[in-house]
Amino acid sequence: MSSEYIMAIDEGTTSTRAIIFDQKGTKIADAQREFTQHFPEPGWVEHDANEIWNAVQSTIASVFIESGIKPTQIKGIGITNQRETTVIWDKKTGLPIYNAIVWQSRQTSDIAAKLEKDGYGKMIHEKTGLLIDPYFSATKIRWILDHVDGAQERAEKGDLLFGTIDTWLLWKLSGGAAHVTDYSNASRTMLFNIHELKWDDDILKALNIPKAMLPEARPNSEVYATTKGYHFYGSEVPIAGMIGDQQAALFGQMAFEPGMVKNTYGTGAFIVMNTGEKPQLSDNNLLTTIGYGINGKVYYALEGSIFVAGSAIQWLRDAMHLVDSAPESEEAALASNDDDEVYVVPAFTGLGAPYWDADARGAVFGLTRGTTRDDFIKATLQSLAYQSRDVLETMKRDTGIAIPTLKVDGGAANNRYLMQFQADILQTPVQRASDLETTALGAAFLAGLAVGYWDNLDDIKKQYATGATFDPEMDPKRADYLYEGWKDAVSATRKFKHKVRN
Ligand SMILES: Nc1ncnc2c1ncn2[C@@H]1O[C@H](COP(=O)(O)OP(=O)(O)O)[C@@H](O)[C@H]1O
Ligand SMILES: O=P(O)(O)OC[C@H](O)CO
Repeated sequence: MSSEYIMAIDEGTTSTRAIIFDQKGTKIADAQREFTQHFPEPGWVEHDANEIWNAVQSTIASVFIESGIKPTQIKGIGITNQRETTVIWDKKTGLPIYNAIVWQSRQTSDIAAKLEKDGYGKMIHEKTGLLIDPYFSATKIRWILDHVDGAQERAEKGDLLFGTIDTWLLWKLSGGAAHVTDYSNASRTMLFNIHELKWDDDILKALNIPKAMLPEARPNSEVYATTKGYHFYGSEVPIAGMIGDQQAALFGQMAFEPGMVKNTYGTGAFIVMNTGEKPQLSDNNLLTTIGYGINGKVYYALEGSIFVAGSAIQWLRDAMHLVDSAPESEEAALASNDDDEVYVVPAFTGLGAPYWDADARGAVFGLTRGTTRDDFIKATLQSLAYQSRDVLETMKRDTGIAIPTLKVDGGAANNRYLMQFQADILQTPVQRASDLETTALGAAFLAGLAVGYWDNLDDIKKQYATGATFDPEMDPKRADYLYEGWKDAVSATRKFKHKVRN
């Protein structure tokens, strides 16, 4: 057994994990911890950044204790994270000045709407590859600076620091030595010029965000700092990879060639296509983003972001009490006798790609006196597959590239009913990764490449192993018929703007 390892810290929207991999890319040990979701007002989602940091420390301690592996055996650490989520903290005390505003949160819709109204849409799209939306960090920074007394002034003086979760964890792990982000996370702030690879002065000015609070943006595979303090029991382990979780999954799925696509079904679902070394702007409301920067090159990607995927299953569990656990949804869907005519549109925090409708809210269609719990659960699972077809159809239209196979991963990809329905509704084979921790593996690969644990991409390509493949079994006409029903449901959902109209 190898005695040297790489650790990945995968800080997701609902839980954080510490995973140790060996040189074959095999998971040797892992520890996971959930943390609190705060919903202070309808449509708002916040996290306590200190609770996240505590959860990260506790998973690191657990993974060492449970595996018996020592910190000195860890050659490098890769961080991967829920993107866009925004933390602002005091440089001296290290304390956040407000909760982290989570990517899903809609509390900054007014700021986004004003930017749009003031005519910044085209400029922001051209420079950042993004569409103006409360999803990205920029409006969240503005909101915190507006709502915490004296924050603007302190930020201007350089007393406050901004970071996405990668930056926050790096700063904490390095004992405050490094205030750095990576290109993939920077490209989700709506403040980063993805062509010039630098913070954009025009956008900073439009939002009155002081440059002094921004981290330095760097490529994805290099030593940013070493661990300091008790987290690694005094060992100075290099933190050598950082990457947003969706780009990490692209890398972990080894989608290195242009045209390769993956879908990760986590809290949200994110479909990402590698488009190579030139950024390609979308005409159809997809996002252009930085995939990863390595060996002096930057690879771009097109992305369709679906805001609610696995979190709809959590909603079935925690709010509707229809299941006791997420996996139970599979049995329920298989037990449903409904003719697939109930539709759940889980627009709990608006709709992402390709609609970008921040004001939409969830709806259910097609209920009859005979509709059962099982039917309702099945329709909720199906909504993940329908939303993915929305994005993949858009991606095909945008790029002209046919997608022969969809590579999938993420927690909800465990659900065999969902994977089969996805293959059916797309009429495309769905290929599941052999280990669904692809996101963590992507971050581990980037860290391992930086410290010479792996030599090059060919070295890591050898580790690739696919899991199950789901081939379409549904008649194509039926798939189209059901999908038409979904489109009707989305269109009706978007007409219902009761709260907004009042
Ligand atoms: N068997 C399952 N069927 C459906 N959904 C599932 C299943 N297992 C996990 N999930 C969903 O997947 C999500 C967790 O996936 P994960 O990749 O860990 O997400 P994240 O990185 O966003 O925290 C949860 O929202 C959960 O409801
Ligand atoms: O926590 P996940 O895996 O759903 O990913 C969140 C995304 O990074 C948000 O853009």
